[in-house]
Amino acid sequence: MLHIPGVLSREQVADMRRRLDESQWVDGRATVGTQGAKVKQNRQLPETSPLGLELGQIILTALAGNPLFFSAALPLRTIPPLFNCYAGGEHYGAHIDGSMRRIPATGQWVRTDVSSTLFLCDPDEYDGGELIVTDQYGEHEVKLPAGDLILYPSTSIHRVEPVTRGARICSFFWTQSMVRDDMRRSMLLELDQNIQSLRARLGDCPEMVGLTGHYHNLLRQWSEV
Ligand SMILES: O=C(O)CCC(=O)C(=O)O
Ligand SMILES: [Fe+2]
Repeated sequence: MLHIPGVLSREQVADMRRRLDESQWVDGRATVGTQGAKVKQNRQLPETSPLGLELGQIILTALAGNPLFFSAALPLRTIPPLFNCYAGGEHYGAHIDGSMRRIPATGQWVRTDVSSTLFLCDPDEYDGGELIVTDQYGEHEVKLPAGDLILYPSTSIHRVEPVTRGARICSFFWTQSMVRDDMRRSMLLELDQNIQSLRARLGDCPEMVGLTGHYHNLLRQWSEV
Protein backbone atom coordinates (compact mmCIF):
# COMPACT_ATOMS: atom_id res chain seq x y z
CA MET A 1 0.00 0.00 0.00
CA LEU A 2 1.27 3.46 -0.76
CA HIS A 3 0.06 6.97 0.13
CA ILE A 4 0.74 9.46 -2.68
CA PRO A 5 0.22 13.03 -1.45
CA GLY A 6 -0.83 15.98 -3.61
CA VAL A 7 -1.88 14.16 -6.78
CA LEU A 8 -4.30 17.05 -7.34
CA SER A 9 -3.75 20.64 -6.21
CA ARG A 10 -6.16 22.33 -3.77
CA GLU A 11 -7.51 24.39 -6.71
CA GLN A 12 -8.13 21.30 -8.83
CA VAL A 13 -9.94 19.61 -5.94
CA ALA A 14 -12.08 22.70 -5.24
CA ASP A 15 -13.04 22.94 -8.91
CA MET A 16 -13.95 19.24 -9.08
CA ARG A 17 -15.97 19.45 -5.88
CA ARG A 18 -17.92 22.44 -7.16
CA ARG A 19 -18.86 20.56 -10.31
CA LEU A 20 -19.54 17.23 -8.55
CA ASP A 21 -21.79 18.91 -5.97
CA GLU A 22 -24.18 19.82 -8.80
CA SER A 23 -24.13 16.42 -10.49
CA GLN A 24 -26.59 13.51 -10.61
CA TRP A 25 -25.48 10.42 -8.71
CA VAL A 26 -26.85 6.92 -9.40
CA ASP A 27 -26.91 3.66 -7.39
CA GLY A 28 -23.33 2.38 -7.09
CA ARG A 29 -24.41 -1.20 -7.76
CA ALA A 30 -24.36 -0.34 -11.49
CA THR A 31 -20.64 -1.19 -11.78
CA VAL A 32 -20.29 -4.25 -9.58
CA GLY A 33 -20.80 -8.03 -9.78
CA THR A 34 -23.39 -10.01 -7.79
CA GLN A 35 -21.24 -10.58 -4.70
CA GLY A 36 -20.23 -6.91 -4.41
CA ALA A 37 -23.81 -5.74 -5.02
CA LYS A 38 -24.98 -7.44 -1.81
CA VAL A 39 -22.65 -5.33 0.35
CA LYS A 40 -22.41 -2.13 -1.69
CA GLN A 41 -24.52 0.83 -0.69
CA ASN A 42 -23.29 4.10 -2.17
CA ARG A 43 -23.78 6.38 -5.15
CA GLN A 44 -21.63 6.99 -8.21
CA LEU A 45 -21.53 9.09 -11.34
CA PRO A 46 -22.70 6.94 -14.27
CA GLU A 47 -19.77 5.41 -16.21
CA THR A 48 -20.84 7.38 -19.29
CA SER A 49 -21.26 10.71 -17.48
CA PRO A 50 -19.60 13.47 -19.59
CA LEU A 51 -18.61 15.26 -16.35
CA GLY A 52 -17.04 12.08 -14.97
CA LEU A 53 -15.12 11.50 -18.20
CA GLU A 54 -13.85 15.09 -18.22
CA LEU A 55 -12.77 15.06 -14.57
CA GLY A 56 -11.32 11.57 -15.01
CA GLN A 57 -9.10 12.88 -17.79
CA ILE A 58 -7.74 15.57 -15.47
CA ILE A 59 -6.86 12.82 -12.97
CA LEU A 60 -5.18 10.66 -15.64
CA THR A 61 -3.11 13.68 -16.75
CA ALA A 62 -2.06 14.33 -13.14
CA LEU A 63 -1.08 10.66 -12.71
CA ALA A 64 0.94 10.69 -15.94
CA GLY A 65 3.10 13.46 -14.42
CA ASN A 66 3.47 11.78 -11.02
CA PRO A 67 6.78 9.87 -10.70
CA LEU A 68 5.73 8.12 -7.48
CA PHE A 69 2.55 6.74 -9.06
CA PHE A 70 4.60 5.53 -12.01
CA SER A 71 7.23 3.90 -9.86
CA ALA A 72 4.68 2.19 -7.59
CA ALA A 73 2.04 1.13 -10.12
CA LEU A 74 4.23 0.66 -13.22
CA PRO A 75 1.01 1.42 -15.10
CA LEU A 76 0.20 -0.10 -18.46
CA ARG A 77 -3.45 0.98 -18.68
CA THR A 78 -5.82 2.71 -16.26
CA ILE A 79 -9.60 2.64 -16.62
CA PRO A 80 -11.32 6.05 -16.86
CA PRO A 81 -11.63 7.11 -13.20
CA LEU A 82 -15.05 6.73 -11.56
CA PHE A 83 -16.52 8.90 -8.78
CA ASN A 84 -18.42 7.82 -5.68
CA CYS A 85 -20.26 9.43 -2.80
CA TYR A 86 -21.21 7.98 0.60
CA ALA A 87 -23.53 9.78 3.06
CA GLY A 88 -26.29 8.98 5.55
CA GLY A 89 -24.79 5.66 6.68
CA GLU A 90 -23.81 4.50 3.20
CA HIS A 91 -20.92 2.04 3.13
CA TYR A 92 -19.32 -0.72 1.11
CA GLY A 93 -18.87 -4.04 2.91
CA ALA A 94 -15.89 -6.40 2.60
CA HIS A 95 -15.26 -7.34 -1.03
CA ILE A 96 -12.62 -8.02 -3.62
CA ASP A 97 -12.55 -6.00 -6.83
CA GLY A 98 -13.38 -7.88 -10.03
CA SER A 99 -10.21 -9.05 -11.79
CA MET A 100 -11.08 -7.88 -15.30
CA ARG A 101 -12.83 -4.69 -16.39
CA ARG A 102 -13.57 -3.20 -19.79
CA ILE A 103 -12.91 0.39 -20.79
CA PRO A 104 -16.47 1.34 -21.84
CA ALA A 105 -15.48 3.54 -24.81
CA THR A 106 -13.12 1.03 -26.46
CA GLY A 107 -14.11 -2.37 -25.06
CA GLN A 108 -10.45 -2.94 -24.19
CA TRP A 109 -9.84 -5.28 -21.25
CA VAL A 110 -7.90 -4.12 -18.20
CA ARG A 111 -6.65 -6.61 -15.61
CA THR A 112 -7.04 -4.94 -12.21
CA ASP A 113 -3.65 -5.22 -10.52
CA VAL A 114 -3.65 -1.96 -8.57
CA SER A 115 -6.67 -0.17 -7.01
CA SER A 116 -6.63 3.55 -6.25
CA THR A 117 -8.83 5.85 -4.21
CA LEU A 118 -8.25 9.58 -4.70
CA PHE A 119 -9.83 11.60 -1.88
CA LEU A 120 -11.79 14.71 -2.89
CA CYS A 121 -12.93 15.57 0.68
CA ASP A 122 -10.88 16.44 3.74
CA PRO A 123 -11.18 14.10 6.76
CA ASP A 124 -12.94 16.76 8.88
CA GLU A 125 -15.82 17.01 6.37
CA TYR A 126 -17.27 13.62 7.37
CA ASP A 127 -17.29 10.98 10.10
CA GLY A 128 -16.67 7.33 9.31
CA GLY A 129 -15.93 6.40 5.70
CA GLU A 130 -12.51 4.89 6.43
CA LEU A 131 -11.20 2.62 3.70
CA ILE A 132 -10.04 -0.55 5.44
CA VAL A 133 -7.63 -2.73 3.48
CA THR A 134 -6.72 -6.18 4.78
CA ASP A 135 -3.42 -7.86 4.00
CA GLN A 136 -1.27 -10.56 5.59
CA TYR A 137 -0.23 -8.12 8.35
CA GLY A 138 -3.77 -7.15 9.35
CA GLU A 139 -6.16 -4.27 8.68
CA HIS A 140 -5.03 -0.84 7.50
CA GLU A 141 -7.30 2.17 7.96
CA VAL A 142 -7.08 4.95 5.39
CA LYS A 143 -8.60 8.45 5.46
CA LEU A 144 -6.53 11.02 3.58
CA PRO A 145 -6.57 14.77 2.87
CA ALA A 146 -8.31 15.94 -0.31
CA GLY A 147 -6.02 15.56 -3.32
CA ASP A 148 -4.13 12.57 -1.86
CA LEU A 149 -4.30 9.04 -3.24
CA ILE A 150 -3.99 5.58 -1.71
CA LEU A 151 -2.76 2.82 -3.95
CA TYR A 152 -3.28 -0.80 -2.87
CA PRO A 153 -3.06 -4.22 -4.48
CA SER A 154 -6.35 -5.24 -6.10
CA THR A 155 -5.76 -8.72 -4.65
CA SER A 156 -6.71 -7.47 -1.17
CA ILE A 157 -10.09 -7.61 0.53
CA HIS A 158 -11.26 -4.14 1.55
CA ARG A 159 -14.32 -2.20 2.72
CA VAL A 160 -15.54 1.35 3.34
CA GLU A 161 -17.02 2.03 6.79
CA PRO A 162 -20.43 3.75 7.06
CA VAL A 163 -20.37 7.55 6.71
CA THR A 164 -22.30 8.86 9.71
CA ARG A 165 -21.88 12.64 9.17
CA GLY A 166 -21.36 14.71 6.04
CA ALA A 167 -20.42 13.14 2.71
CA ARG A 168 -17.33 11.31 1.46
CA ILE A 169 -16.61 12.02 -2.21
CA CYS A 170 -13.76 10.22 -3.95
CA SER A 171 -12.54 9.08 -7.31
CA PHE A 172 -11.61 5.42 -7.66
CA PHE A 173 -10.06 3.42 -10.49
CA TRP A 174 -7.99 0.41 -11.45
CA THR A 175 -4.69 0.02 -13.22
CA GLN A 176 -3.18 -2.89 -15.08
CA SER A 177 0.49 -2.94 -14.18
CA MET A 178 3.37 -3.90 -16.41
CA VAL A 179 4.33 -6.13 -13.44
CA ARG A 180 1.41 -8.33 -12.39
CA ASP A 181 2.91 -9.78 -9.21
CA ASP A 182 2.37 -7.65 -6.05
CA MET A 183 5.63 -8.80 -4.44
CA ARG A 184 7.76 -8.08 -7.52
CA ARG A 185 6.10 -4.69 -7.96
CA SER A 186 6.81 -3.71 -4.36
CA MET A 187 10.42 -4.96 -4.61
CA LEU A 188 10.94 -2.78 -7.69
CA LEU A 189 9.49 0.25 -5.89
CA GLU A 190 11.77 -0.29 -2.91
CA LEU A 191 14.83 -0.73 -5.13
CA ASP A 192 13.96 2.37 -7.14
CA GLN A 193 13.47 4.49 -4.01
CA ASN A 194 16.75 3.32 -2.50
CA ILE A 195 18.64 4.02 -5.72
CA GLN A 196 17.11 7.49 -5.93
CA SER A 197 18.03 8.43 -2.38
CA LEU A 198 21.56 7.01 -2.76
CA ARG A 199 21.98 8.94 -6.02
CA ALA A 200 20.95 12.17 -4.24
CA ARG A 201 23.69 11.52 -1.65
CA LEU A 202 26.49 10.12 -3.79
CA GLY A 203 25.82 11.17 -7.39
CA ASP A 204 26.33 8.89 -10.37
CA CYS A 205 29.29 6.73 -9.28
CA PRO A 206 29.93 3.45 -11.19
CA GLU A 207 28.03 1.45 -8.54
CA MET A 208 24.97 3.66 -9.09
CA VAL A 209 25.11 2.92 -12.80
CA GLY A 210 25.32 -0.78 -11.96
CA LEU A 211 22.37 -0.64 -9.56
CA THR A 212 20.27 1.35 -12.04
CA GLY A 213 21.12 -1.26 -14.66
CA HIS A 214 20.05 -3.97 -12.24
CA TYR A 215 16.67 -2.23 -11.69
CA HIS A 216 16.04 -2.02 -15.41
CA ASN A 217 17.15 -5.58 -16.05
CA LEU A 218 14.73 -6.83 -13.39
CA LEU A 219 11.93 -4.73 -14.89
CA ARG A 220 12.79 -6.12 -18.33
CA GLN A 221 12.55 -9.68 -16.92
CA TRP A 222 9.30 -9.16 -15.05
CA SER A 223 7.26 -6.77 -17.22
CA GLU A 224 4.61 -7.71 -19.76
CA VAL A 225 3.36 -5.03 -22.17
O1 LIG B 1 -14.56 4.26 -2.07
C1 LIG B 1 -13.50 3.65 -1.98
O2 LIG B 1 -12.52 4.10 -1.38
C2 LIG B 1 -13.34 2.27 -2.57
C3 LIG B 1 -14.47 1.86 -3.43
C4 LIG B 1 -14.37 0.41 -3.75
O3 LIG B 1 -13.80 -0.37 -3.05
C5 LIG B 1 -14.94 -0.07 -5.02
O4 LIG B 1 -15.69 0.67 -5.68
O5 LIG B 1 -14.63 -1.22 -5.38
FE1 LIG C 1 -13.38 -2.16 -4.09
